Amino acid sequence: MNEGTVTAPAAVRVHDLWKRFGEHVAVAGVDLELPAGRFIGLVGPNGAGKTTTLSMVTGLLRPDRGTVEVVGHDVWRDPAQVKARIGVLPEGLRLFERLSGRELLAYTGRLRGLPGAEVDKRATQLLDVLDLAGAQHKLVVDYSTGMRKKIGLAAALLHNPEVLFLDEPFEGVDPVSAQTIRGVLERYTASGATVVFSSHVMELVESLCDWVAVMAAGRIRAHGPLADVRGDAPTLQQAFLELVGAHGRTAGADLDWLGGGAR
Ligand SMILES: Nc1ncnc2c1ncn2[C@@H]1O[C@H](COP(=O)(O)OP(=O)(O)OP(=O)(O)O)[C@@H](O)[C@H]1O
Repeated sequence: MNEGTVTAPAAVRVHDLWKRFGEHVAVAGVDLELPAGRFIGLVGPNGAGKTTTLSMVTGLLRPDRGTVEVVGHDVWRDPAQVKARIGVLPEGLRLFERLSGRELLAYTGRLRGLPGAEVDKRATQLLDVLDLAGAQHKLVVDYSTGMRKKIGLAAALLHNPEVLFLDEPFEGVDPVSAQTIRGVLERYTASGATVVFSSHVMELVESLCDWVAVMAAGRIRAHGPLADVRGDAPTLQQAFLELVGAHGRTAGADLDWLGGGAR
């Protein structure tokens, strides 16, 4: 970088990140710099290594090699500093099922060191905005998939983190709840915070994100502002298919027995 160049501070810096499961290399030397204040999408096909990467970036899974810095702090040398500044909605979120939604937020807020009155105030507002006020006294075990995502999001936002990591936040969520979640996230990034979310739904990423990283087979294939990654392709989906080398693959061409009523 030239001296004197003014660049936005990075929210996340990943250098030479690797993770192997047995013989399988899930993450194969990822280098990534994610700018602060953006709505960032990490996209890639099933098994690309998105969840594994996000788990290492958020301190949930120890890398075999490489470094991760979040808002200037090393995730593995300085975990408390990082965890105070991030919110995480992991895939397959585990929640305390025998608490009500309201109790879950109260517990999370106290764990985060917030004063009780502040937790109450924020919980009330979040439950309201996320359309969960009517279900706040219901046990989490009785929540639907979409409600679980929303209470998980509320818990991840309660301490007003600088960076929010979401693994497939819209999976299994109905369109109305998705719109609600989207509104909350847009408002959050408009205030200067950073959202990093993973998805394999290109249309969603294209409509939400202003910055994307494309991952396939454990590597980053392209990253940058959405318009740059899309390039001349009409859609992100098209650009993505070309990047991961799936362009022109004839889906189902060999399944000549399928359909048509023949046995
Ligand atoms: N704990 C584990 N043990 C063994 N293999 C794993 C483990 N976690 C992930 N993998 C493998 O690592 C690869 C990357 O998985 P990962 O879940 O990171 O992909 P992903 O991009 O998030 O996929 P999806 O979009 O389907 O969730 C896959 O081949 C997966 O089978």
